[in-house]
Amino acid sequence: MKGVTPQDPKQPAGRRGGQQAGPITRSGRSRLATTTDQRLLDSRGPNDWVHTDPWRVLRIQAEFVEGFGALAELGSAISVFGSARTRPDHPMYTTAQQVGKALVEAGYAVITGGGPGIMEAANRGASEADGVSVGLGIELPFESSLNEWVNLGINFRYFFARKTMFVKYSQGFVVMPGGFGTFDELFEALTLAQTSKVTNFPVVLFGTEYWQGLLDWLSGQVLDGGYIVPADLDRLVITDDVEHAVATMRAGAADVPSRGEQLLAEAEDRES
Ligand SMILES: C/C(=C\CNc1ncnc2c1ncn2[C@@H]1O[C@H](COP(=O)(O)O)[C@@H](O)[C@H]1O)CO
Repeated sequence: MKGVTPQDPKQPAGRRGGQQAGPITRSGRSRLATTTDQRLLDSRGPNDWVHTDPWRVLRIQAEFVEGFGALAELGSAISVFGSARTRPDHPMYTTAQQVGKALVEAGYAVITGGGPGIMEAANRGASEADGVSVGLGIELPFESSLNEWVNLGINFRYFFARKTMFVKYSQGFVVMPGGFGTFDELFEALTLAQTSKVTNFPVVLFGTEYWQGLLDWLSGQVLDGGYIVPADLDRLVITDDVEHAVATMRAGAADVPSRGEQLLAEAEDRES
């Protein structure tokens, strides 16, 4: 080939120049028959390695990279959780829609699991109010896709990567009536707060009729048994009022700078 000096394998490595493979130089008998990108592009060969844990670790890493990349500029946001099964004709669907809208009007992006039911309703309210409507979807054994009201969507393979995004990018949770998935999200937030992994993190239980029983059990059986302390219940606010829910988010997240304040602080840092 023009411009390429033929290699003489009898010459010492230093004189005849080595074969570069990333940071590694190979020559003589250590030369490889193919280059790294030849091996990458050659799709033949066994493919069971895609089912191995080291490969999964890279996929998990990619989910964090994609999630952090997509959400880094989001600014103030609140996550709304609740049942995937609430139908559009249910009163709680309409209320969740109002919650989404009110959060946008208060300056927040709205984050949900991107699915149907309460998630769809909150995304719908946010989107109709011209706000940022985030859906953090999850791959499930049965077919599911992001609801049509999501305007910033990410689909996750791994629940734990997705759960990190909810907590990292929202300043509080509004928890509407739901089942196991909703309980999981609620109790994760409460555990992270109890162990001081998150601070200034308000949690609203929306729907007194639905949640009062749980709150009574927590402040009776669980507290009396010494399984939690009174302070563990401090951040839980129960309400039926959309404005109260939003005001609770505002009050709880008061110490968190808005995106505008963050940008201002970053600009000041650069100038100093
Ligand atoms: C059950 C059905 C679809 C499920 N699709 C989901 N898509 C996205 N997120 C989901 C889904 N199901 C549960 N979640 C998460 O858990 C919470 C709701 O769970 P619950 O058990 O229904 O309370 C929700 O906040 C999501 O983050 C078909 O209808």
